[in-house]
Amino acid sequence: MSTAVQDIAPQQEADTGRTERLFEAQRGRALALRTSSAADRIDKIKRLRQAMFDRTDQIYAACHADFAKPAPEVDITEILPVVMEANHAIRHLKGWMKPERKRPTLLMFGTSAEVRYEPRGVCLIISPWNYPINLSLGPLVSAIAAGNTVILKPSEMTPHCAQLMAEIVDEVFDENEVSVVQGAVETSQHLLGLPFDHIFFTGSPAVGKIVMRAAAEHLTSVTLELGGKSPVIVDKTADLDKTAQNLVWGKFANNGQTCIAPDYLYVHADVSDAFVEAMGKALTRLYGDQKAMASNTDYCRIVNDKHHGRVKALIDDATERGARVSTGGTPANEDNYIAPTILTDVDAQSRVLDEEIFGPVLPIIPFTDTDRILADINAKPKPLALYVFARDNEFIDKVLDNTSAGGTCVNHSMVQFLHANLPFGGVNNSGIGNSHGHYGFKAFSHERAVVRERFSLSFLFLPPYKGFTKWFIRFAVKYLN
Ligand SMILES: NC(=O)c1ccc[n+]([C@@H]2O[C@H](COP(=O)([O-])OP(=O)(O)OC[C@H]3O[C@@H](n4cnc5c(N)ncnc54)[C@H](O)[C@@H]3O)[C@@H](O)[C@H]2O)c1
Repeated sequence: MSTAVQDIAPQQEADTGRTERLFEAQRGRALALRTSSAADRIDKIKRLRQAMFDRTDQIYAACHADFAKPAPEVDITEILPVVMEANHAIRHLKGWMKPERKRPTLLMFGTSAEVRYEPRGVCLIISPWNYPINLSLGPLVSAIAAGNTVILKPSEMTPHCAQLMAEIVDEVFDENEVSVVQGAVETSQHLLGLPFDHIFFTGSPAVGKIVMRAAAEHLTSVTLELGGKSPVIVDKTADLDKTAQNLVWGKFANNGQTCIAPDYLYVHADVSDAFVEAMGKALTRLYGDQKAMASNTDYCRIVNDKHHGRVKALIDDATERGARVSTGGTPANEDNYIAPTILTDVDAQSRVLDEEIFGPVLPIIPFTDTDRILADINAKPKPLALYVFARDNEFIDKVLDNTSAGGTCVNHSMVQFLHANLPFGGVNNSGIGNSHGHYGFKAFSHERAVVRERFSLSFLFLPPYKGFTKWFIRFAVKYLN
């Protein structure tokens, strides 16, 4: 076994010949896997889970080498979600795989019917850098549970994690069943040219569109787990200290580089000063004072120079337009550090209110008119997450009834990702389709409708269309449906 901490050279593009050979070999294997048993699939998932346990230290090291992610955060947000996904599938797979019997409608009287969950075939998983292990191996569990073969293309921006996953997959699977293909945009585009049976993509809406266009060429089905700007609404009835604590964790874990991170926040004007103060206190409680934060190993880093520069430019743009830095706002030149930053008095034209922030910056906007902020939210593309903090249930219902989002947490943030019985996915610009648990299994399965003829009345519809037949067809149109 190699160690994950050694320096890894910038990602090379994959050998296209090898990729095509793998794809062809997986096609053959996918046919054989159509009848694989639950026990077979569970065995593979258990081996993957065990490999993660065996290499936990290497996972910590790889995540640290890629973006200084603290080990406990790796446990909660990289390892735990995959282990949960695996355990949930192991527990429920037999039930999920069972054909679902369907009662006949009146018209279909005399038939029996079922939905069979068949593997889609050869699947492509393309993953992002921000939760490199979780968002690669989590969908992989669902794909295996559903009986598919998989080519996994991790992000080139977290090369230590990509290399480690290649080693894990190589150790656990036959490459004709699951393999990792490493590379950057060119590799991804080459893979997208192949006629996969399903593509599961996690990344930005911009690249999601490229993936969907490529999939259209082969009419390949897609699951798109995308991003965008996830709003937060804090009502005047909210418990401000608890709200601040939950938001500081949701916003600044992983350095704000989370698809469902709170992106911008509306707080009722009556409590806005008290809330900003509560946020400052919660930050100090979780990460120490401004000086301590910079060396606090519980606080992760921006993934690379390019993104560091991008987030810094967002802060600069906002402050040049008059925003006040309530806390933070101090990007360091080295180490890709940016202190947790809270901005107030933000001009509506600021880039920070337009682009997905994907970093440790939270603009806070006071409001008095709920209808106005709901209209503002609805004027933007539908978000992946929307968070509402309030004690007033009528307020909460008003927000839920009058907005759309992939998912919502009431009085918390981010934890919707950890609920194995809920679908995880976006809506329109923030995604298409779902992942996690049973929903993940279904994303990687084709729901095949099967009707078996027994003694149906369909012979009564046959021509010649006269007399009783004509009368019966009219009768069926009116009453047998
Ligand atoms: N919905 C979710 O579950 C979820 C989870 C994490 C991140 N995200 C989103 O992902 C984005 C951040 O991740 P990212 O920067 O790695 O995303 P990205 O879209 O830049 O890259 C994702 C993957 O696509 C590949 N890729 C990049 N450009 C490509 C191109 N032109 N053609 C083909 N493939 C290409 C990359 O190599 C990478 O593997 C954010 O928008 C975030 O909200 C969504």
